[in-house]
Amino acid sequence: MTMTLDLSPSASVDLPFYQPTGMECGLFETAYENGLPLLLKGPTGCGKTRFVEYMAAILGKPVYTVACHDDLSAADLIGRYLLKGGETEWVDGPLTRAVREGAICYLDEVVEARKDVTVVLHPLTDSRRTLMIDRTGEELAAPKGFMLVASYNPGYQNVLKRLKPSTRQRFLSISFDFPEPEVEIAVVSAESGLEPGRVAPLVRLAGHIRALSGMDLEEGVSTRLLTYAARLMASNMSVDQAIQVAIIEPLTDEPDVQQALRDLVSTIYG
Ligand SMILES: Nc1ncnc2c1ncn2[C@@H]1O[C@H](COP(=O)(O)OP(=O)(O)OP(=O)(O)O)[C@@H](O)[C@H]1O
Repeated sequence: MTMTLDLSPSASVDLPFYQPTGMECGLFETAYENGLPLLLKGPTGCGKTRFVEYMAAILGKPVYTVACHDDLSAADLIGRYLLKGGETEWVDGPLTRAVREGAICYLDEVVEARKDVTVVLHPLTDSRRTLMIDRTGEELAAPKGFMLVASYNPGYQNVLKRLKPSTRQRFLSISFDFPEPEVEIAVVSAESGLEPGRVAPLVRLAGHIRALSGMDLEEGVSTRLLTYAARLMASNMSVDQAIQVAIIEPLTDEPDVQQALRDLVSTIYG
């Protein structure tokens, strides 16, 4: 969903919808102005990606987003020689493009990426602000407009997948969490078109689920899943069915836990 805001008398930019939840917008802008990299920590589906897209639009910058996974290598970010019509040709990866263009590069779940990625990120995220491209022998100095943003979910972390202190300590960091109930009601209602009065019990349900402990849930329900449930309800699906497919099934495979969640739904919708 997008909305159009007037940023200055002469400028009108299509902004992704983002409801700020704290000081994050000011922090992002200050980090950008100072050429400092930013790490966003928080659970899945709490608005980190949307926040980066929103800030990029505010600053009028393109954003290159990379969803990191355990096979993602430095070459995937930097680029590689490809065979084209019998000739080999260098093709920039998303990180190199962002550096060349002075754009924002967003590495989602950076902790998943292969170890050689850190080697690339270190000189780019300290005072050198340099991208080394071994294959071409280039050393690119990042221009003022370049910004590196990364995210990771501390909840998923296992011993093998941790950001090393030498990497963490190159980024400013900010913790994200699910928004306060009033903000989350506004967000889910705006995203789904379901009126706030019907979103409120969903957000209450989410609060109870997030507070559950000792149950076999890896993580609490995300704002993203709440918007899915609300969208189904706005399309006239029954509350029980919408919650089953958009909240209960995505959260757990365990029949006992599913039943406990359905019991919770009955107490709220009673
Ligand atoms: N503050 C917010 N303002 C607007 N929308 C929000 C906000 N927080 C969450 N959302 C909604 O939640 C959805 C998921 O957010 P987003 O994709 O940014 O999550 P994320 O934290 O990047 O998750 P992941 O780590 O899994 O990529 C968005 O599509 C949007 O609908």
